[in-house]
Amino acid sequence: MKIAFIGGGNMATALIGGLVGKVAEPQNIHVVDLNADSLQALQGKFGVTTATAIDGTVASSDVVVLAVKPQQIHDVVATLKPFIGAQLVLSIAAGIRIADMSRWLDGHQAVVRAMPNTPALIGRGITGVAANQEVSTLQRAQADSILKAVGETVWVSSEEQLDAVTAISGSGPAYVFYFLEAMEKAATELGLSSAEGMQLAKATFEGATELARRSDESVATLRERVTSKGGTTYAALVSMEQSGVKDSIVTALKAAAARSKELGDEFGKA
Ligand SMILES: NC(=O)C1=CN([C@@H]2O[C@H](COP(=O)(O)OP(=O)(O)OC[C@H]3O[C@@H](n4cnc5c(N)ncnc54)[C@H](O)[C@@H]3O)[C@@H](O)[C@H]2O)C=CC1
Ligand SMILES: O=C(O)[C@@H]1CCC=N1
Repeated sequence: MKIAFIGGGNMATALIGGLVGKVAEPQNIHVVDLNADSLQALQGKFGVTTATAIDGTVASSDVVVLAVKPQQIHDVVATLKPFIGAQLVLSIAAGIRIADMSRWLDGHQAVVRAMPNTPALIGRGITGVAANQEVSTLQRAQADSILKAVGETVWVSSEEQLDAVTAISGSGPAYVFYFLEAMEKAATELGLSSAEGMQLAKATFEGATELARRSDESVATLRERVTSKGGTTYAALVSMEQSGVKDSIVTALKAAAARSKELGDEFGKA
């Protein structure tokens, strides 16, 4: 498979790291970015080919991955249009809708929209994916193999659900890091070193999520197992409930989903 990336930043780098040598040989991965330093780094690390402008190699690729910021997608797609024939266009930009990208490409272009996350960097990402009618079975499989190179994929039945996916797993790593920061802060205020606090917090997250994954029981049951009546966990959870932590988290994730929708409205109008 020949794959061209437009945008060679954080997410593109993570995807390329998973693809090289597994899904595509480095000489069949082409990266276009305005930043020559980023391109040099990608070329040095992975052996991919690079260019500072969309070129013939993009035109002869099987899949074009759009990995620029949402606000740049319209201009990039406008520049891309003359180079697009039968390729699959795979966008990872937050919010930008398939119908808008398809319209900017004069319609009827096979477009897949995906929402990966940064644990892709270590092959532990999860990506929500949606496709339009023009995407063939082969192209779905191509998109899936690109995204599976860095973790799991979840195909959603309706593209609108990608706003929710963005709120849960796309932005999700940031919430986990935020929680780890809070645990570290508590650890230092309780007399541990910052390093000790972080070690304890990271191992706890890793162990608890792996336990939840492997267990047949609900997370509520697993939580209850930690919580002795009148004990320490109970004291913490009562405090969290009183502060409305769970409701705050739900409200925050709804804000992320709303922002995803808003990005589509804001940058999809053109
Ligand atoms: N960072 C994250 O956790 C996630 C990001 N995304 C989406 O991935 C996309 C890229 O995000 P990041 O990789 O984090 O951003 P980034 O800023 O690291 O990478 C964007 C790259 O695009 C390049 N670029 C800008 N204009 C260009 C143009 N006209 N032609 C070619 N290259 C151009 C920039 O030089 C930069 O290297 C965004 O749309 C974002 O919504 C999706 C899932 C997770
Ligand atoms: O914050 C953002 O807009 C992007 C999309 C999901 C994660 N980062």
